[in-house]
Amino acid sequence: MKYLREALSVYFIMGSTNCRKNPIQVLKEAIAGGITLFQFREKGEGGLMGLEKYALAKEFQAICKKHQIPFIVNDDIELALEIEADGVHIGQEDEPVKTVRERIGDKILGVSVHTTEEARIALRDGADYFGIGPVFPTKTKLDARQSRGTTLIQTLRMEGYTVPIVGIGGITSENAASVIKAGADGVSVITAISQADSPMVAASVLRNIVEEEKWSEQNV
Ligand SMILES: Cc1ncc(COP(=O)(O)OP(=O)(O)O)c(N)n1
Ligand SMILES: Cc1nc(C(=O)O)sc1CCOP(=O)(O)O
Ligand SMILES: [Mg+2]
Repeated sequence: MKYLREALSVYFIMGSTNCRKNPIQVLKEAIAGGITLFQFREKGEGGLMGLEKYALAKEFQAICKKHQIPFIVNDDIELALEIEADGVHIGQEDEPVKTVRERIGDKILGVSVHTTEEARIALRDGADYFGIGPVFPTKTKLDARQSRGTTLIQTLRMEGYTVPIVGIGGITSENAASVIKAGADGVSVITAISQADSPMVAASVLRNIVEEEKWSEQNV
């Protein structure tokens, strides 16, 4: 994808269990506020399965398509292929990067990395972007690792990695700028948008922060 770096700016992730309001409404508001990429992450206790999961994925995908927001599926390669999603995101505990790349062809492939060695291997095996986290403590992902700030993002940039990167985990409007300053191309959030009183305002605030920080970096 030609504009992946820009598309990563405000990367909203959500499943049906992440919202207080109707998830369809939350996604529409988030799009109105200016999210640039969406990941369907339906997992954990109470998460939909089977046909219900499929139906929600299709509904989310149709909304994203209407607004030209790329639609990424978390973990579930079968689903991504079946509905012709724009891409998938996988972690170190999921199917190997190499196999997933072979299965999805030129769809977007995001990979979670936690060390420079994982980064080297993910890039070699076909990752298009890295998700790095948790940058800050998060309650959303129960099996998340210890939060380690922006250290790995900075290290990879210092080592010359130019691959698109998003920070994830506990990111809010208070700390988003520090993630971009560290070298990320965007911020990936669940709670900051899905639990906001106004997902539209929350998305818009994050978008402004990220764009401003990227713009000021280009002009130093
Ligand atoms: C953008 C982004 N970054 C990281 C993750 C986490 O992926 P993973 O480690 O596979 O954990 P789960 O999300 O599957 O619980 C992500 N989903 N998106
Ligand atoms: C899905 C996910 N992955 C993480 C990682 O560290 O890889 S942290 C996380 C949860 C992010 O949710 P919130 O914005 O609510 O903190
Ligand atoms: Mg995963």
